[in-house]
Amino acid sequence: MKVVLLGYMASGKSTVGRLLARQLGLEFIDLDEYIEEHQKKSIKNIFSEKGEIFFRKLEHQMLSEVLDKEESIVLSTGGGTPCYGNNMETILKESDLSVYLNLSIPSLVERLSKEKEDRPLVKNIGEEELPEFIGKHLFERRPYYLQAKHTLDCNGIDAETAVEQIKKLL
Ligand SMILES: Nc1ncnc2c1ncn2[C@@H]1O[C@H](COP(=O)(O)OP(=O)(O)OP(=O)(O)O)[C@@H](O)[C@H]1O
Ligand SMILES: O=C(O)C1=C[C@@H](O)[C@@H](O)[C@H](O)C1
Ligand SMILES: [Mg+2]
Repeated sequence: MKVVLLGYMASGKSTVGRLLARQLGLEFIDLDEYIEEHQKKSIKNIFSEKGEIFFRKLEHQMLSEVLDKEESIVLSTGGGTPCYGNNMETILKESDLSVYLNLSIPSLVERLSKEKEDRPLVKNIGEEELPEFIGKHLFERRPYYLQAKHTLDCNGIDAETAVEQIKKLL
């Protein structure tokens, strides 16, 4: 059994994924953490020292590696994972369930304005520019996210409720 969570930065993939895996008794893999362990470096430092293209190639390679495993897993992807190369195709082919955690722009702005520091793509975006940046970025990315088998509306629900909803899809 392979469950894959996807969605924009700060939509809750890591939080919900960890909780879901614990409740299902499955191994949890967070693709960002997996990459950090492989490189022995934070995502922030990978971006600043090696650049985004290096990161995207590594992300592509690590995604295939993780989905190739025999074991049942819950995989939380990075915010950009489905949007590069044939990653979304791989996710659809290799997973039993894929869920897009959908959150409104205002909610994403609220969460990201508090947690920009470790997220290189938004780190240098000012408070005023954040809604416009996220709006445009989501416009580009949503077509990929929407290819997931299911879309879960995460507005106004806590992580525990999101987990309950995903369990119903299994
Ligand atoms: N359902 C929820 N309700 C309220 N806050 C939440 C919920 N899910 C997650 N959060 C909070 O939102 C923030 C971002 O969550 P998280 O790190 O899980 O997002 P992510 O999708 O993994 O982001 P990234 O793509 O950058 O890795 C955290 O502070 C987390 O505690
Ligand atoms: O949305 C993105 O492109 C990213 C999201 C994070 O999960 C990390 O994978 C990284 O910061 C890039
Ligand atoms: Mg995460």
